[in-house]
Amino acid sequence: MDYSTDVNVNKNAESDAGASDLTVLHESAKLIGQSATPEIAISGTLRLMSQMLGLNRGRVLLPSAINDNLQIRYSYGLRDEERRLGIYKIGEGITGSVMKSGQPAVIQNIDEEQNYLFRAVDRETLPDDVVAFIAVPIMDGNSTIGVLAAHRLRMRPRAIDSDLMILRILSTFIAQIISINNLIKERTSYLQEENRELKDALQNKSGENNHGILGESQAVRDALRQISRVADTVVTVLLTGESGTGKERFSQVLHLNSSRRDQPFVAINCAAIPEQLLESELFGHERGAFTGASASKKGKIELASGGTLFLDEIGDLNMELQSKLLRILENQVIQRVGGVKDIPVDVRIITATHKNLQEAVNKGTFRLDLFYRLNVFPIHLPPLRERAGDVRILASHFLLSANTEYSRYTVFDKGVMERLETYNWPGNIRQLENVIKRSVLISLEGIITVTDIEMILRQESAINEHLEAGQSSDAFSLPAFSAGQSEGLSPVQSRAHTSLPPVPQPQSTAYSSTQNRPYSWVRKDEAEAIEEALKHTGGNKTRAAAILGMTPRQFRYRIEKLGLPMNLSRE
Ligand SMILES: Nc1ncnc2c1ncn2[C@@H]1O[C@H](COP(=O)(O)OP(=O)(O)OP(=O)(O)O)[C@@H](O)[C@H]1O
Repeated sequence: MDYSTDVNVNKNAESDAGASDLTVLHESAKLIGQSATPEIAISGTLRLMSQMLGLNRGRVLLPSAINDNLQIRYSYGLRDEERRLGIYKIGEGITGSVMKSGQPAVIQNIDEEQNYLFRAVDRETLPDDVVAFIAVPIMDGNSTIGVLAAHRLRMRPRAIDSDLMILRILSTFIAQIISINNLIKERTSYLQEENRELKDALQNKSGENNHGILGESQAVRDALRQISRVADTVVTVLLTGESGTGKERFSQVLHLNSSRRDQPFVAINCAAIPEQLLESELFGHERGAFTGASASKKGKIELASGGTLFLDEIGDLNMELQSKLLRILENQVIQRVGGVKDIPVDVRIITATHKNLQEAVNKGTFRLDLFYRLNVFPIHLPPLRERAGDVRILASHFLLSANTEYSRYTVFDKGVMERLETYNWPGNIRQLENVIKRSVLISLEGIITVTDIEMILRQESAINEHLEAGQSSDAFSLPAFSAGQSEGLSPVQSRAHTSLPPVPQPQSTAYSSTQNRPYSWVRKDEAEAIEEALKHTGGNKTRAAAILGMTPRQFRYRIEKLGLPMNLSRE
């Protein structure tokens, strides 16, 4: 017998098959590169399979989003009705088994295979000849994410193994299209959600009488409602709440919603000014009232005339000043330090405290009559951790403003919002604002990751722990500066290391309004944070200082104090 013809026929068939395979692969790769949607790329590939290789009724089955059942998502040569019927539980029939096992299946003759279900396509629709079925898993790494399958006539010159091989290659193309598409979908829906939140934040910001107060929690709504009730009256309002909950901000809203809005709004933090200076700051002084008083000067109360005076940390006022404040409230007159004449004043006074004034009254450190005068209309601002939903709104807003301030376009990575929502924010809104600003500064490639946030929150917790413990100086703590003012510290911060009594720090997280970290002792364990920050910025000290919320000068001082090598940085 002469086998040469057969050999030649087989060779020809093989080389034809090789050429078709390459054409299909080449065209499919082009489709993937050019198609904007997976529909075009995958359906195009299934069409090529049918037209070039005789792999008919090709289909791609993916798990349904609702119940995990496999359903035909893309196909070629199937009618709508057939597509609709092609649903398989995981493990069911050939298709379901391929999905379950992650192994390909080659059914040489579907009529002889019990497990072949004829679910999508009736036997009568198929050719009378022997029909084979090949199904391969679509893999994303080690997981099976779908199934690619097709029919072919059993008797063809092309080997069924060649079909299996090409289907396996095409399934990797399809896997890529699907996973890229999933990624795009995920990212798009995330950006859409973020866009919606930013719009909400903007809308909220432009809210008519809210003057930039953000938040949808009941607490914020209640506070705004109360404010609108008393804004245009002469009632004395006492704002209570932890540090950073927005007491000053709400006092401004009160002023802006009153008929005094075109007159001055003057704010003073009673705890931030040394006692011996506070009186003249508030009441002004006459020339020669004390050494250095070379000219007479108006105090804050006079400067606020016609408008509103906001007295923050009213609980820190000493008894003498409490009496003088009572006098203003009762008679609307003041006397400057060193003066004898009464000066009439027309100010609306709003006070705020993070302390429990009632307790101070009980202890005898706050006048009961003044307490009654101030507490006519108390408005409590709850801590951020009790304002459900507000963290999200505020974080989006602070992200937007930090991006604007630093000319960036930074977004939150997946999971960041959730992390921010679960943190308990002892420093409230001010702390959240700081954390977002810092995260924008340290973020790489415009994405703030959960790791960035974790790093900042770790540093925040270290500061909190230290401040909680830090009221009593420990063995290794050294005052960072002999004069706080020289570091641009506010008096309340510098007071901590003069002979004056320590000023209580609200909730242990008193951030200065400059957004820099308040003065704190240099701690040995800060070295780690400093090194970590420098590592993160590639040695840039200015950026590392910003991450830790310090001025570059505070940062350099710490490096020196802790004896860290200066060449830690490449600046
Ligand atoms: N509801 C809010 N919407 C937007 N920003 C807010 C809101 N509440 C507070 N802020 C911002 O948070 C920061 C802290 O607010 P604010 O200074 O009013 O707090 P505070 O309670 O007076 O703090 P402290 O008691 O420490 O003085 C400010 O930057 C303020 O603008």
